[in-house]
Amino acid sequence: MTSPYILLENVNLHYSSVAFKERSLKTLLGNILTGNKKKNAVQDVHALKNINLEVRAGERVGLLGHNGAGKSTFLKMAADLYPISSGRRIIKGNVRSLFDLSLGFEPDATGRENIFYRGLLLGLSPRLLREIEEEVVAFADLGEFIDYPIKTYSAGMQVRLAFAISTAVGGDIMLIDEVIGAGDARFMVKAKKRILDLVEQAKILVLASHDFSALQTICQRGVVFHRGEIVFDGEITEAVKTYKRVNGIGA
Ligand SMILES: Nc1ncnc2c1ncn2[C@@H]1O[C@H](COP(=O)(O)OP(=O)(O)OP(=O)(O)O)[C@@H](O)[C@H]1O
Repeated sequence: MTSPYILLENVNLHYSSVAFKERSLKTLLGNILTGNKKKNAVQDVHALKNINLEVRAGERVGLLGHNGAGKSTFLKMAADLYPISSGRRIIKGNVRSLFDLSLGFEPDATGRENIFYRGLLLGLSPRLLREIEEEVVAFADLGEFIDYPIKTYSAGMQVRLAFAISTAVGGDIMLIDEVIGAGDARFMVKAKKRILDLVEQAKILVLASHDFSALQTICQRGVVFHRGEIVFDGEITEAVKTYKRVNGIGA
């Protein structure tokens, strides 16, 4: 088996304006009433600009950048969720990503049924899902609610279940976007430990975060994004310094 790696050459990614232009009836009526005939000037968003990056087995890479710099887009592109507009993207290895935990629940189905739905979305086989089911149920620790429909859950309970499923199986390449945030204090401690275990097992980690001390503890390499471009790629402490300089933050 070849070692996992990520190779990106001159990658560009645009979000098409067709997908997010305002098309509501209210706006249309508003335009008619106010006589506003101005064409909607919304442009495509050029979210990743000429990205060149190579990540090899054994590397733990932190992504830094201001809000909207392109970190999440980069991770979703690397997970093959978004098509690229141009360039070359080669990803070798089994990718596991931890992004938006709130996505993909079926509200009328029970927690237990949702373990299967989400697991299948994550690419896990029904057989593997049956093997990990009890462990996921135990980690989520929802008591009898596991057999109730998701629509009866609080936000925190949904996060616990989503997290338990999404982190049940690791991969060669882990792509993580600052995930934890909800859940009570006891769950957070468990969740952090579980993420660190996954990171330990992964051969490549790419982690986007605004928490510099976590980045400096976990990663050796740092990549700084600024307005969709990579402006620094090197040692993590240097990356933090560059981020602060580029964004006018005092040391
Ligand atoms: N679904 C989308 N449709 C259109 N534009 C988007 C979409 N998602 C992100 N963008 C735009 O792409 C750019 C990069 O956003 P992205 O979410 O990748 O930033 P980020 O670095 O992850 O920010 P944050 O630190 O706030 O999470 C921004 O200009 C943002 O407005």
